[in-house]
Amino acid sequence: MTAKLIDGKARAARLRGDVRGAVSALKAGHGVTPGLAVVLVGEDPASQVYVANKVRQTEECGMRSIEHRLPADTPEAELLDLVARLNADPEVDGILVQMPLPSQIDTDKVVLAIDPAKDVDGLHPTNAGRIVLGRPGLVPCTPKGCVMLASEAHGGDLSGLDAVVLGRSILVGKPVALLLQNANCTVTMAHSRTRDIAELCRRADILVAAVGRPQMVRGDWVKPGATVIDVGINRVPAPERGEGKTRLVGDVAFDEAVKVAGAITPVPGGVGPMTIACLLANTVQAACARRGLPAPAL
Ligand SMILES: Nc1nc2c(c(=O)[nH]1)N[C@@H](CN(C=O)c1ccc(C(=O)N[C@@H](CCC(=O)O)C(=O)O)cc1)CN2
Repeated sequence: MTAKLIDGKARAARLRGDVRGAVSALKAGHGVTPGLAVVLVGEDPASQVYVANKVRQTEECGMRSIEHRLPADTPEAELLDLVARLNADPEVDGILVQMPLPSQIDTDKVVLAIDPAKDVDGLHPTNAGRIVLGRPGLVPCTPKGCVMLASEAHGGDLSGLDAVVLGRSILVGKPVALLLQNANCTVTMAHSRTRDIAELCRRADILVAAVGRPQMVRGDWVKPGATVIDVGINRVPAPERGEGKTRLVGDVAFDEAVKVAGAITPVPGGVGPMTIACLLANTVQAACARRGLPAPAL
């Protein structure tokens, strides 16, 4: 058996199309152009690519993009001051501070400083709390993308399925587990101290791998027919491509898992592209909520 490939690139393109439509309707109906402010501190090469893609895709969807690039040695107080100005700016509907931040800056302090109504990353404790309570709010982008892909693989209904989430980060593992629970899955979170992790994974109808360890999940960890959502983006040496070359792999040994799973996300082209598309959807949602307008179905 070979698993069905879950095409995150195509799903993300569809979501961006829906965002574009929602933005057009907001402009025509209410004279509103949503604005997204993206803040990059430092010159991390991957972050620079992600931020450039966020700016481009924001504009392609018809929204206003506000970009702030700060040097790597920016003091924490200066970043907090910028966040305060963005909070107060009525033209800004969403604020995203790209991570990771340089070591002199306390990430938690920055997240806490963002107005929860503009927290399109969904990381502020107020928005995290809303997920815990199962209330509407801004949901972190990668977890939202994971659940969209898993849900689509199951015809839109995840009720009653057994899900195992590997990893318990604030950015992915914890919110994914809560979102799956809110979608009526029975969820187990596994981590480095979990006993017999392979056996646990073999019981999962939905297996989400978000540990940041290249190809940790082997084919024999996967229940036949399961849906595998691979969040890992790990750059590993690829000498077969030439000296010094690298390639991207996920947290799942794809070549093994694809023979066992029912559906699986590839890396690249799976969860990754959903992250920015969900950010754009969150920005539209924030723009509507801030003005008391009904949220479009995105
Ligand atoms: N404030 C935030 N910082 C970071 C987040 C986040 O959600 N909010 N997530 C990641 C980086 N990220 C977006 O910021 C991101 C990661 C990966 C992709 C993506 O499309 N990946 C491609 C492969 C890209 C490549 O070739 O390197 C894929 O998987 O197909 C988009 C966005 C950390 N920081």
